[in-house]
Amino acid sequence: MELLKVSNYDEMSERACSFIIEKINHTSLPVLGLATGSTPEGLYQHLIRSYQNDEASFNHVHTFNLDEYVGLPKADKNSYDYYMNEKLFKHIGIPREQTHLPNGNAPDLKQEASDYESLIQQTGNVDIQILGLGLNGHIGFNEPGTPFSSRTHVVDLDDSTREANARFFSSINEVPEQAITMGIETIMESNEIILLVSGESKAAALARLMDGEVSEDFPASILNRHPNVRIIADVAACSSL
Ligand SMILES: O=P(O)(O)OC[C@H]1O[C@](O)(CO)[C@@H](O)[C@@H]1O
Repeated sequence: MELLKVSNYDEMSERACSFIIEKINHTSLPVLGLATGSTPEGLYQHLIRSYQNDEASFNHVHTFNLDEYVGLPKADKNSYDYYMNEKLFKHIGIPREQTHLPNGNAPDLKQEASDYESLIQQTGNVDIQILGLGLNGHIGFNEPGTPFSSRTHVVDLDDSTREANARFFSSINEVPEQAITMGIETIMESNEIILLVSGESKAAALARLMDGEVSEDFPASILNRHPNVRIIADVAACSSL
């Protein structure tokens, strides 16, 4: 893993944007793995700016999001479908049929998870997977204890994750109890991973990741075994290293 220490959130976002633009400008059919949450919002703003400045086109790009809540209508402002459309897709001219998220409203969720996994496999490897880091070490919605061999699946969200995400909802009771997420093995098959980490609240999680011990109790620790991981972290997130 390569750690790129930057001064602040904006620099983290800008650096990540440059890596992505470089990739999509030099790949004929690039596949991006995308994340939600607060962390990648700045990256998406930079990507939009690059598109507006004619530095990048997204016509030929395919995307797969890591996860989606179960049971939120797509039009709900907390669904990840809504998030991606509002914060990125509708601003960059990407054909919407080339963007993919798991359907958290599918009648058969297990089947949906398996179909999503198959679609990723058919499209080919994800070229760059963007990840955020959960306070408990989750990546995607793979909570502590998830087998490293997992593929896209339905998960019961940890109370700590529901609490962390309650800030986006009117109360914790509104936060869904389940989600569909790419599995850890699915994520590990990406050619390249960029993990974004910002703020002091993530310092302990980043320190645990960097200490090198690989354990299913801390899902992100598996990244120590991936051959091509770049961590872009700001000074505050690096404060416990
Ligand atoms: O970026 P945040 O909001 O701190 O969240 C960390 C991670 O947790 C999630 O919100 C849940 O998967 C991810 O989308 C994100 O990468």
